[in-house]
Amino acid sequence: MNEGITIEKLKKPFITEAGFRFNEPDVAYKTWGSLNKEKNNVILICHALTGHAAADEWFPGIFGSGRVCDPAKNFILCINVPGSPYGSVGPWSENPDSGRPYKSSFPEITVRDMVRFQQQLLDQLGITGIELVLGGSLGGMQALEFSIMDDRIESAALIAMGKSHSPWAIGISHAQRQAIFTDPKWNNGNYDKNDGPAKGLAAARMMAMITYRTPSDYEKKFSRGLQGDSDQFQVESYLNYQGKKLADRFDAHSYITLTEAMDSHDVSRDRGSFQEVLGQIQSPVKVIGIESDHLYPTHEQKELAKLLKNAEYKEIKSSYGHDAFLIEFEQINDIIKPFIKEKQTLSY
Ligand SMILES: N[C@@H](CCO)C(=O)O
Repeated sequence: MNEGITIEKLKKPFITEAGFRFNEPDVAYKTWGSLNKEKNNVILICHALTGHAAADEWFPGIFGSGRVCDPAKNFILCINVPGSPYGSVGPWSENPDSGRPYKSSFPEITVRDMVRFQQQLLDQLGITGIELVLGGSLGGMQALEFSIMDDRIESAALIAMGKSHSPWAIGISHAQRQAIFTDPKWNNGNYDKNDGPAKGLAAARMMAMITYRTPSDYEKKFSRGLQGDSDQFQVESYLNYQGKKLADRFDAHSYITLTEAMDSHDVSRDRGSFQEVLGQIQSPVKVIGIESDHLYPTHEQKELAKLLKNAEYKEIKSSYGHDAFLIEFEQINDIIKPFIKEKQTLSY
């Protein structure tokens, strides 16, 4: 995962919406291709909850010749969000005031903070234009906020999310956070980095994995089959495996910070009505739903596309559910690629 990742400091202080100040925080990012002279051939990929800057690892099918992200044509960039455990400033970064990790004192981060953090790096790199910003789930929320907050954005592809985080999605996040808090090793956030609430984090991931998939996907994969010679259902073994896998690579503080950031998502907050806010976006947008998504059902993307002035709704046909944005690459390319061409025809 660390291969090709750059970690540098933001040269200006990063101040969150709530007023917390980070002086020169670390920012981790990865790039592919070359920046043109005008510094405007940029495709910006925004990552989801447990993602990281190495987008070629979790979005592999959209990279390459003839695909959305062709490094021979574009300068492609993915920036790790603050609060994540993957290189940008996060709960385990050193608090310069105490010389110790922030842990529970790491501040609230909103989706808008994630955008402003990335804007500071884009400014530092001298980026003048962003041909396309795209992302799924939390990545889509950032891409939508980018379309509102950054006039460098020329087009956007928003996958599997909506205009705000629904009570359904907030409820699911809340239940997951409770699983972490209930693990005695959470200890009010005072745990050692290598001895955290792994069981709580794994349980949170298991709940999440159910919302990322569908009954028919599980039926097809596992049926009521038992795991080997054991009396455990295959689906139980699968969820145990997925839970442990996340607990081994992620962190409970980050999980809480980033799920709360997702809950903050509401483009109308302190701005006016959804109609007013979304009606102001001039750039063309593809809003992409997944027909089997139970977490962010397609009515959310259809509604978003209607509220935007210059948007088209497209649907990924898949039985995988929400995680189809990490699986159905051919359809994602088919939907977004012609859009890039249309846009290029318009701009050049
Ligand atoms: N599966 C994705 C979250 C889906 O929104 C992740 O682990 O980041």
